[in-house]
Amino acid sequence: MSKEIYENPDLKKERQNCPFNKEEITHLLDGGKEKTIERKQLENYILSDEQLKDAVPMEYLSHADKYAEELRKACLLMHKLADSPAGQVPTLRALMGAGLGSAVLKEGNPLALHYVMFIPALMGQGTIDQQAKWLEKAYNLNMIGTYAQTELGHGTFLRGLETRATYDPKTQEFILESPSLTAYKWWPGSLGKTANYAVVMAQLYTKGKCEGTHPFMVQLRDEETHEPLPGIVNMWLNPVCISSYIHYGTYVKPTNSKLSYATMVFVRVVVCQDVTTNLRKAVTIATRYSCVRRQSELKPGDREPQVMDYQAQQNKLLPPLAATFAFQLAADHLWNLYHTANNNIEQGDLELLPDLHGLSCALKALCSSEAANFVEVCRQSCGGHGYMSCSNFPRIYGQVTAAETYEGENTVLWLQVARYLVKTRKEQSGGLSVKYLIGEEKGPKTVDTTLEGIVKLYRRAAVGLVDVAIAELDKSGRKGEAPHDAWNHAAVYLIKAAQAHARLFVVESFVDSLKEGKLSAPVRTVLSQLCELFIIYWLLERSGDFFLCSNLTKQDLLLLNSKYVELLAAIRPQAVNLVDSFDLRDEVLNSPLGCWDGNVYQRLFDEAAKSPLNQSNVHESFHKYLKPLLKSNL
Ligand SMILES: CCCCCCCC/C=C\CCC/C=C/C(=O)SCCNC(=O)CCNC(=O)[C@H](O)C(C)(C)COP(=O)(O)OP(=O)(O)OC[C@H]1O[C@@H](n2cnc3c(N)ncnc32)[C@H](O)[C@@H]1OP(=O)(O)O
Ligand SMILES: Cc1cc2nc3c(=O)[nH]c(=O)nc-3n(C[C@H](O)[C@H](O)[C@H](O)COP(=O)(O)OP(=O)(O)OC[C@H]3O[C@@H](n4cnc5c(N)ncnc54)[C@H](O)[C@@H]3O)c2cc1C
Repeated sequence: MSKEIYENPDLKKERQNCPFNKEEITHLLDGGKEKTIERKQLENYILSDEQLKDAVPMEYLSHADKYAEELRKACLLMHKLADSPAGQVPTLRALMGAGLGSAVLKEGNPLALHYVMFIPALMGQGTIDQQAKWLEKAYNLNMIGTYAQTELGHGTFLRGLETRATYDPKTQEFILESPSLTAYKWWPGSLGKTANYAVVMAQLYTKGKCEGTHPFMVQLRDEETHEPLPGIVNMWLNPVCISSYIHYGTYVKPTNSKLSYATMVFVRVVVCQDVTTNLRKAVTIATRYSCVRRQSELKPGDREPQVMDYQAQQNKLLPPLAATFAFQLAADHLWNLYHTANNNIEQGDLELLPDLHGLSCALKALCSSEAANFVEVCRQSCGGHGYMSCSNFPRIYGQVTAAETYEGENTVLWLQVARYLVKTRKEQSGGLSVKYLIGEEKGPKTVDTTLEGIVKLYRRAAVGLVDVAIAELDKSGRKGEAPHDAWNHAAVYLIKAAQAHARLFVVESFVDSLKEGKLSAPVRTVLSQLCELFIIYWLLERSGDFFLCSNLTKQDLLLLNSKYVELLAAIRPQAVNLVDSFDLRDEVLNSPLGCWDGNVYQRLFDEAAKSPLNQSNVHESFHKYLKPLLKSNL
């Protein structure tokens, strides 16, 4: 007789009479029905392998054992790559980030940097000959690489990196050296124990002149013994300059010195998708739990309500739910811009490079910071159980907050965005993605609180805040301040302008995608509600920007607040159906709070029982430490 599948009765009720086709949203997020089929096949192929399951929860292993266990599974995954039903590239993409890969490699993938930065650096910066020599070796895993740029003393300021690569014309070799403790490469993933090669960013010196940071291929460890090569600690020999600019002993400047920064741009683009995947996991866990959890008293004398019925809980969870769609659609737009810009750059056309740099900095900073804040709100919305390690919130939060720092610390990236916006506004040229900055934007006299009207307000705020920042810069200039001091003293305004620009891009992506998308009426309705909720939410959160730069009035704000709470109530009934549409398997969520069946309490109990401390009634430490204390009559 088939085993009755348990489904929490509250979740079961939430799923009844869903007014829209969940699979239509699943296909939208996957990029089409075929992609969904491919993803599900791949998930079955990977998650059905018993060798990829953890014998004990990772949190109970030592540091070294965690590393060994993750490396074992990562290597097994690479073996499975060859026979993957989805093909190599889609499989690699799925295994590297917060999605399928995190279901197997819970502490992180020791081989991630090899695929996410080392190979992209070779593809983007290597000459044809260098790619012929190294790409096949890298793809065949005959070498494991990392991307070694950050040093103990420098991560942000690349022009301040201390590692030197001095070209010796006699031997036609580069001598790499770490001249000081602060020059030690620090942070590169896999550098410690896994990688045997690295793309090393170093200051290139030739004929006594520094030509700036360039990428070098360096062998770190013996390919057989894995022992570090001689002198590897503070002296590297025989590196090779990738995309060598040394021709017959003479340095030939690249068409754009920032092309050597291209690998970072790629990762900033993919990080937007990755943090969105993590946010989807957090929202799914918190939403399902909030419909299982019953607590307190809403109506005196009534049964304890589902906590999702509190408006306060809806206010916590529905904006992040809406954000997952907003960030996904914006990340898709950015990915398309990346491909167009990259194809043009390969043809020597660098026109889109500033736009790509500006937008990738903006979205990486916005999506990572907003996702980190939203993940923490999701954790808090689950009370004490959200604090447990097994809830998966600590791990998701750790992964998303890391993205606020790596690949360009967010503040530094915001300032890069501001530099691009000020230049575009002042020069009234370029600015593919910031057309509103070119030419005069006439702000609406009275505020129109329709969707289109609110988007116009976002545009007013974006252009207005750039103008406020420029006015600050000009004011400092008139006081005789040097440009670098004026820039530093306008930083608060510059960052606000950059953030307003990033929000406008996300809002326009969401609205435009709904206009262009071939959606059924029910799906369009629920996504339009989410879109309106999200853009009003952000406006209310940043109302100061809009008061400063538009004719928004107190009455408008009160009207928008009312609209916001109406939308909370309208979307509440579909919250579980919307997160079900993400189609995130329990293994990917990896949380007893978020399982599809809602069997939360039994799963929490089962997880607790796995703790080594729960394998005996009295831990040995009692006899060693506590009992003597109890007897000591202090
Ligand atoms: C495949 C799917 C899987 C998904 C997996 C995702 C999970 C990810 C897993 C692991 C990855 C994480 C591992 C982390 C790796 C790292 O952290 S690598 C190290 C990252 N480090 C940085 O990002 C350093 C940040 N600092 C900088 O980028 C630069 O120092 C700077 C802040 C940009 C300043 O550089 P610089 O001082 O040289 O330049 P400026 O004087 O400020 O500007 C000069 C002009 O250059 C333009 N510029 C700057 N950068 C770029 C660029 N990247 N591209 C194009 N143009 C650039 C700038 O706009 C100025 O132009 P202007 O003169 O016209 O105004
Ligand atoms: C999980 C993780 C993985 C990583 N993986 C890698 C890797 O694989 N390879 C690699 O090379 N690196 C890696 N890094 C390093 C990462 O790229 C750097 O930490 C990052 O670029 C930030 O640089 P920093 O640490 O020097 O911070 P700092 O720049 O020293 O930041 C400290 C403070 O100074 C502020 N600040 C700095 N410059 C300015 C400015 N111009 N204006 C205003 N404020 C400023 C920052 O905003 C910040 O508040 C990783 C980091 C993490 C956390």
